Amino acid sequence: MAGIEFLKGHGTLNDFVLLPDPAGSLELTPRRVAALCDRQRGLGADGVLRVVRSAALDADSAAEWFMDYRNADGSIAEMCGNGVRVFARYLVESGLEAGPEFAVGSRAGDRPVRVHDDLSVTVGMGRPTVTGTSVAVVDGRQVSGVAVDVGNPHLVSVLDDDVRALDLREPPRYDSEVFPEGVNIEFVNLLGPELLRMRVHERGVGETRACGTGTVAAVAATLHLRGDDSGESAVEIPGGRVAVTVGSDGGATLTGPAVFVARGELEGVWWDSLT
Ligand SMILES: N[C@@H](CCC[C@H](N)C(=O)O)C(=O)O
Repeated sequence: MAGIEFLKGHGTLNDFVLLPDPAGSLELTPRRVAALCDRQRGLGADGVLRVVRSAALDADSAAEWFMDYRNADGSIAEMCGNGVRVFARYLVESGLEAGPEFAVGSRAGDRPVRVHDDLSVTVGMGRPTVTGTSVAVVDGRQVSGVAVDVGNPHLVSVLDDDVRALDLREPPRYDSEVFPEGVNIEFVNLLGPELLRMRVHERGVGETRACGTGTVAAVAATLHLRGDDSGESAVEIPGGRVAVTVGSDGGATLTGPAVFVARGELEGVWWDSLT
């Protein structure tokens, strides 16, 4: 195969390889995704964002463009809040969308986006839903948490001690009866009424410097714990800061940066050697 166009970008240091593939002709196998995301064998990233027309995938979406998101281990996930900002900026800068407001298709549903003049992006994240409580074992101790569905599954644990000290090198253990498809786990400190600190261990990736859906889950969980239906909060993650709102209708928005760092061509011979 000839070389394959790629871009590398990140949203608050949650990094992605973008593969423009309007007609859906790339055979994006789990092995290829894992190799691309490997920081020694490939380009290195937390995930892959394939830019494909919804019609080419026969996706259940009214949006013209569909974010086909894959985790670094090759698994498929429903939604990526940091990825969708990078995806939206790409669509505008490449002229595929006129902007500044349009919708992006995802497996969690269509997501309205607005690309701002400063190139930050606001995404309508749907309605985060608290589905119950559960526990996780992390860094040698059991913690309790709030389960939140943001299109993908999350368990949010609010801790009194500083989350920056947690050892997340080992994946936290969780109840697979509650989360049969796996779960993203957020550890949160309340720094003020409208400020959270968060670290995350992502399903299919490991610890990442940020998780957009995770920040929405964290704000929804903390609002729930204090008995509020709506509110807003900044969330500090190792990769920066984002802003989350939950409106009176239950709908959430996420605002944060979208950054491109490189573009180029994957070697066709390398791609062909992986199936
Ligand atoms: N980093 C993402 C979430 C990516 C998907 C997640 N790992 C999952 O498997 O659900 C974000 O910014 O939301």
